[in-house]
Amino acid sequence: MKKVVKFGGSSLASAEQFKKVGEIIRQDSARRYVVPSAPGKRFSGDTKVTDMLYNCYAAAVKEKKFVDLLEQIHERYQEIIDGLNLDLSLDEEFHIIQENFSKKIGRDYAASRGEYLNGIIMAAYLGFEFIDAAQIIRFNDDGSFNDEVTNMLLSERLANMENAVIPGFYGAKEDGTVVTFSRGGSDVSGSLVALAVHADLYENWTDVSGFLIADPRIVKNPKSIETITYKELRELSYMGASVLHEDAIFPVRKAGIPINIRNTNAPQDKGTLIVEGTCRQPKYTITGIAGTDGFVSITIEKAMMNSEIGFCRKVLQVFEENNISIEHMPSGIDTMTIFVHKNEFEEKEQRILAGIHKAVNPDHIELESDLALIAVVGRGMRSTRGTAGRIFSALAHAHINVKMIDQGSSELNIIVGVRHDEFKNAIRALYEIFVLTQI
Ligand SMILES: Nc1ncnc2c1ncn2[C@@H]1O[C@H](COP(=O)(O)OP(=O)(O)O)[C@@H](O)[C@H]1O
Ligand SMILES: N[C@@H](CC(=O)OP(=O)(O)O)C(=O)O
Repeated sequence: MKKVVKFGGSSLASAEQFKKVGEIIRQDSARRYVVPSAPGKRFSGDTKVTDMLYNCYAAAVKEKKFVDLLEQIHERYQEIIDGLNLDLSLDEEFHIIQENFSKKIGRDYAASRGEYLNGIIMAAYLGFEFIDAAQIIRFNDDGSFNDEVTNMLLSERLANMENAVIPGFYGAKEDGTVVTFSRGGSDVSGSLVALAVHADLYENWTDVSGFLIADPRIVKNPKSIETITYKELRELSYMGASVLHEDAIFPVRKAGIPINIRNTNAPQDKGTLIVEGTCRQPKYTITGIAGTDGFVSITIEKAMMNSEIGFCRKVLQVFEENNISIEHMPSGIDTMTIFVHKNEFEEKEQRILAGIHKAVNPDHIELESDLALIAVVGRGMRSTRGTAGRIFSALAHAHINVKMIDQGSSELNIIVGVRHDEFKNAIRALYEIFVLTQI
């Protein structure tokens, strides 16, 4: 039995948390490969080390004083080292980091030091070998990720290794330039290691007892999901359930390795098992609810639009030419609506509107901003009649105006668009009808 264990920043924020992690690893000899994140928040309002590093590097780039900021980061690590009674000094490492910051070596390098240093501490604490991820996680010259070379390097390096600590979040190009994944990317590193060593299980340890039916910052004490399929999870993570990075799913899914989300602060809880397929019926009609805000809708109206061949293509081409991705596209007889991310769309707005006018000469274009999209996801929805009706009635009951509803063709999800200020209430109303009243 071989397990890869990834610990998130919340699990490694202090010496106290490190001790819990040590206990978890020592309890099961199958937990052979450890992927740590950088120290996260110790309390609400605290700053993650990754963010401290970004700020520190930004100061270095502007040629402002950054040494004090770097010293604060050093102190955070020193506190952990002291709390664990380790005979370890990071002085030399910080000296190198300071020199590299002065040389403005790169923002990704700066951020990656969070995981790199935590990995060194973790390896010393566990007595495992430390492997710098820059040697085995490979990015191409254009900055894209190289899965084939990474898998080869990782499997070769780990083949005869009983135990190892591989820091998450970063890798490097062939010339050694450090590159990070996007935020939360240690989950991806863990998944890559699991694939390379043919792990039986990828355990992802965090500060919640598994994937919860809804975001705990919105719904009070949401119930956790026992078993979820990769497909359902993909829908939920894409829509903002941030517990697992969406790119972490592909590598392990391909190899049929299940992921178990566990809680470092409650290791007795079973957490959530993420699997390819299951005969287990979910407890409720829905498996989960997730949402994100910050969308804009562009509604294009034109009489007889449906009979105009190529209409949609011409509109979509305008977005493509402006390099904007489209999230949803519900349509009526004489209207089509396109949902896009506000932050991508805003600065290109006028160019896109002019482009649409030129391409299809519409009767009218209407924009609405500050919209949120909510996904209600569940493999059980396919076999249950009336799910959409229940969504509508729950939202109507809560006096929430539904701007859009879109049922995915897989019948695995229903997406609802609401106004930003009604976003949280909408999620609560949906949780209540599907989970609390359990009808
Ligand atoms: N559906 C959900 N289930 C569980 N946690 C969620 C969900 N949606 C959002 N979260 C948030 O995700 C957090 C865990 O992810 P993250 O902050 O990346 O943890 P870590 O630092 O352990 O990697 C939880 O503390 C919780 O606030
Ligand atoms: N430390 C990085 C990468 C990461 O995955 O962290 P965490 O496991 O704490 O989400 C970040 O903050 O984005």
